[in-house]
This record gives sequence, structure tokens and C-alpha cells, in this order.
Amino acid sequence: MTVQHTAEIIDGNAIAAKIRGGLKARVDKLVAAAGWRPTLAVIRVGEDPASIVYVGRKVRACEEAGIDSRQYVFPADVSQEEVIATVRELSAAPDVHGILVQLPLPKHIALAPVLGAISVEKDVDGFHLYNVGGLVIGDTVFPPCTPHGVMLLLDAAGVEISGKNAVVVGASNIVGKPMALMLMQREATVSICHIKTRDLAQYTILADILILAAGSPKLVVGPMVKRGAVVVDVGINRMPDGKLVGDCDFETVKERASLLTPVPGGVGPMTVTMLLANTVKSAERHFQREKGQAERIGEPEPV
Ligand SMILES: Nc1nc(=O)c2c([nH]1)NC[C@@H]1CN(c3ccc(C(=O)N[C@@H](CCC(=O)O)C(=O)O)cc3)C=[N+]21
Repeated sequence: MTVQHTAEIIDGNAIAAKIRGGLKARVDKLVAAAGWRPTLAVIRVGEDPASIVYVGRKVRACEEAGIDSRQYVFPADVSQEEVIATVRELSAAPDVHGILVQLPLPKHIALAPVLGAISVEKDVDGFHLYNVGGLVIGDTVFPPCTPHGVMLLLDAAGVEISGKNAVVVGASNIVGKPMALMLMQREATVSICHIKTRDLAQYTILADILILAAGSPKLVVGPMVKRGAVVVDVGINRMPDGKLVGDCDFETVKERASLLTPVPGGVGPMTVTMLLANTVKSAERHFQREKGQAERIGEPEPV
């Protein structure tokens, strides 16, 4: 007889709240020492309703953690040059520690020059090529928020990664690719599936850790999942009835997985938390540089 258990559901909101508590304490300590607050600049272009909601959520999370935020909102037909000029100004501003350009941008704006204009020291999304390169060699200051949030969820749930078969479904620059690199860095054997993958099930069935980041509702159903697998669902799909669902068929996957993240309430809150974490880290690094400089200025002249 085999005994089957339904998956334990990982509570992303609870794990995120705990991490945010720790971040708030670091902010308080920094404010006491430095006399200024960590500050995040958010650039939003156009009136995409989802972007407005996401940015609003990030701004509120900043507030709750004691981080100042500033919003720069442009009309959808703003020129690429104007956006880049703003990013350059913010990159040079001494009182801004994090810069986030909300994606997606309108089609007439090329992403690479905009992201390239973000100071690597303020790149709290981890999208600048310098930070992408750091990730490739396993040594980055600002890991991209969503995949980093997934790693912390796995760690908080006590999931062992080294030596496991990890399968990432989705190969985007902001989730799938960096996710695969982070899992590989932790010594998982990683497979990446994408839109052209034939017979997805023959990969997913081997996964001890299955990460879904395809943006396709019910892409993965129970029979495609190895019994006892850990399934992290990064998908966010808005259904016609307004309901939010992930990339897996929750009810059938729940019968096969040992651990499963819900949508909403799984990875989403961790993404926002990692943005806060990177912003606090950036501000702390700024303070250390400032202090280092003050000490150098204060040094007596050699006789
Ligand atoms: N430069 C940039 N950086 C990003 O990190 C970025 C971006 N652009 N563009 C859009 C995506 C999407 N994203 C999410 C943030 C929070 C939730 C989130 O908080 N979700 C909650 C609530 C979901 C809801 O009810 O709407 C949850 O899943 O429980 C989801 C998704 C960040 N993104």
C-alpha cells in the first residue's frame, strides 16, 4: 500500500513578512547612523494597469520598511532619450540608492540602453549587464528579485538543492535564465525548458525541484510531476473572471508534490521583498563608501 499526502503549501506572505521585519531593523540602524533613509526611484512609463498595481505595491512595501521612494511617471509616448536622461540623473544623484525601471516598456523604447544607463551600484533589479555577468560567475551584489526570492523560499522551507534535479520551465531574462544559474550555483543539475521544448512532460517528470515561469495557466498538470517534488509556481495569469492563477493546475499538482507555492501568496510577495533587500543593501554600501571617504578626508597629512 502506498500512502499519499497532499503537498504542504509554502506561505510566501509569512516568509516575506519575516524577512521584511529584519530589513526594517537594518533600515532603522542605518538611519540612526547615517541620518538619511534608503531611497528607491521607480520609473514607470505609460498607464498599463498591471504596472500601476505592481508599482503601487512596491511603493507601499518601501513605506512599511522605512524606505523612501520616488515615482517618475512618463506618458506612453515619451522618447527613449528622455527616459535615459532621467535614469542618468538618478544614477548620479547622491541621495538615490536604488533605481527600478518598471517593465515592460513601450515597444518604441529599446531596453538595453535604458538598463545600461542605470548605475551598477544602484541596480536593485539586477538587470544591468554587469550584474548579469556577476550572476553568471556566481558573485553578484544585486541578484534579480524574483529568482532570488525563489531561492530564499526554498531555503526557508528547508529544501536541499545540491545534487537534485531542477527543471526550470521558461527561459526569460528576468526569471528563467537567472533562476537556472542560481540553482546551478547551488549544485543542482539544471534543465531549462522553453516555448520550443518538445514533450515538456519528459523533463518535468524527472524534476525534484520544478520551477514554473512560463506564464501559461495549467501548463503543468499532476501526472507531469514526480511524486514528492517541490514545485515553485512563478506564473501570474489573470483569468477572464479576474482570478489570479499560476502555471500549474493547483488541484492535481497538489496531489503529487510534497511542497507547493500558491498563486497569489507564494513567489509574488518574495519578489517585492527582494527589491527591498537590494535597496537596503545598496544604501548600506553607500553609507560604507561615504564613511570610508570621511575617514580618508579626516586622516592627518603625512609629515
Ligand atoms: N523592473 C521590474 N522589476 C520587477 O520586479 C517587475 C517588473 N519590472 N515588471 C513586472 C514584474 C512582476 N512583478 C511582481 C511583483 C509583485 C507581485 C506580487 O506581489 N504578487 C502578489 C499579489 C498578486 C495580486 O493579487 O495581484 C502575490 O502573488 O501574492 C507579483 C509580480 C515584478 N515585476
